Amino acid sequence: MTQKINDLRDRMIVALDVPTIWDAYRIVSQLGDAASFYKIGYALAFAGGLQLTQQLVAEGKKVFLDLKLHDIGNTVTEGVASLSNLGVDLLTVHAYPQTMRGAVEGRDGADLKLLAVTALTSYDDGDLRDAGYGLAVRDLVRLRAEQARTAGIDGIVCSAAETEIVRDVIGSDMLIVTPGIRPAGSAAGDQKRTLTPGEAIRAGVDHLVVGRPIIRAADPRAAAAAIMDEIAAAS
Ligand SMILES: O=C(O)c1cc(=O)[nH]c(=O)n1[C@@H]1O[C@H](COP(=O)(O)O)[C@@H](O)[C@H]1O
Repeated sequence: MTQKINDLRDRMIVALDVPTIWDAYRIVSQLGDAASFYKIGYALAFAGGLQLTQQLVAEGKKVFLDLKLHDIGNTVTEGVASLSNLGVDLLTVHAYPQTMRGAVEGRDGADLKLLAVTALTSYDDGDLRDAGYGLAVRDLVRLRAEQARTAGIDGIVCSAAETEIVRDVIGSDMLIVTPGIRPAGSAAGDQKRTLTPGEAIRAGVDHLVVGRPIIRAADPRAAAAAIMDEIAAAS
């Protein structure tokens, strides 16, 4: 198991992609000790999720605040500085060099790890072409991982399918965090670059992000426990 993570349960991050904090509370209480790490995205953050963040931290849960910040450097610096005292563990920014440098400046010694989102896992090469990029997914991910390392970012968000390329660039100290995780037989939905939990762990990722396969399961606790079993078997 990766040296950076002490508790095996912390390798699974549950995405609380629900519309209200009451829905979020229901899932957190259903999961109980089956999950130790939660991701709050901007839909929930805009609906009171920043307060929920503090409550989760107070209850001993780890929190990944996924706001995917992107703006001129100065605005990113000020945004990250405002978020630095929330007590969250992880925060996302888009992997543009100015944005990443601004984020590192805004973090200014706070105990907050910054993650750079390289190429969204719902994108394939054609989607990148549509967005005006001239690089294939793997090449863009490699370039952005290099730029993230240079900027002083702590970890990379990519598909687990790119783990080898990214690890080669960033070495073992930085984190690899991978959404687009789908247990065998579960619906991909809008995700295009997916791997199973076991495949992702064997590839060498640090944290998996899992949303719908848990939060939309008939029994979220059983779904989370099954994913944890797969993680444990592959670790
Ligand atoms: O930054 C992220 O967390 C993220 C990056 C990415 O490339 N792909 C991606 O799916 N995510 C997030 O990861 C979660 C995946 O959710 P599910 O597809 O439901 O498992 C969502 O909250 C996405 O916003």
